[in-house]
Amino acid sequence: MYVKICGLSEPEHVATAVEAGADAIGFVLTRSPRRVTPERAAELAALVPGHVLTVGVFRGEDPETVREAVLASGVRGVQLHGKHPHRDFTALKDLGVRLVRAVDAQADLRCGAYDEDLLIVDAPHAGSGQPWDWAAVRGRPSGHWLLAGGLDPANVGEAIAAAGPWGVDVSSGVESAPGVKDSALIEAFLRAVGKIGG
Ligand SMILES: O=C(O)c1ccccc1N[C@@H]1O[C@H](COP(=O)(O)O)[C@@H](O)[C@H]1O
Repeated sequence: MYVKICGLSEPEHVATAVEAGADAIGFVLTRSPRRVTPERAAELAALVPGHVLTVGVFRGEDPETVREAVLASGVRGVQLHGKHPHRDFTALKDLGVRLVRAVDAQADLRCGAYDEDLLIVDAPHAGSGQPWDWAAVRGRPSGHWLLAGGLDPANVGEAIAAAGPWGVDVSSGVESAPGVKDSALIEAFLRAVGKIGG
């Protein structure tokens, strides 16, 4: 199970996620309680070993704005959330980063349909922490796709059983308050998906 922990802003939580086995770490570079500057993302990304993918999260920005933030932060992946057209992905191809398309269940759920490397199927309101009908997408997405939206250490097992994803993505469910990550919850989430024993 591939696991992305999103919305990190403190070195302590980056270290916890890496040590506990996260495959990808997200830095929110768009409007959000979790927003960090590209410069802060660069400081945090420098703490992440090469086998863990660093991802910048965007929603609605034009490709030039995304490009500048990627170059300033050094993230190795770009997550475009919401209704970005295919041409936005095409415009970023030459950056050589992993492209991640994050959409709700109403969208085209074929991974690669927009030339992306990874698909995230999320709740209608991204980053809200609200669970949704995960079972509704069972069997629909194809390829490498992550389930997101309202996951937490207590429900992620049920969510995986319901939707059958290739991986999972979490933000609110590993926080003690909006935008405040909690190391114990990050570890609990990674334990719940089998990344750490015990
Ligand atoms: O986390 C945010 O604040 C955010 C803002 C804008 C776009 C995407 C955002 N997060 C993404 O939302 C899901 C996780 O949601 P949840 O909080 O676990 O319910 C994940 O894909 C994040 O990358």
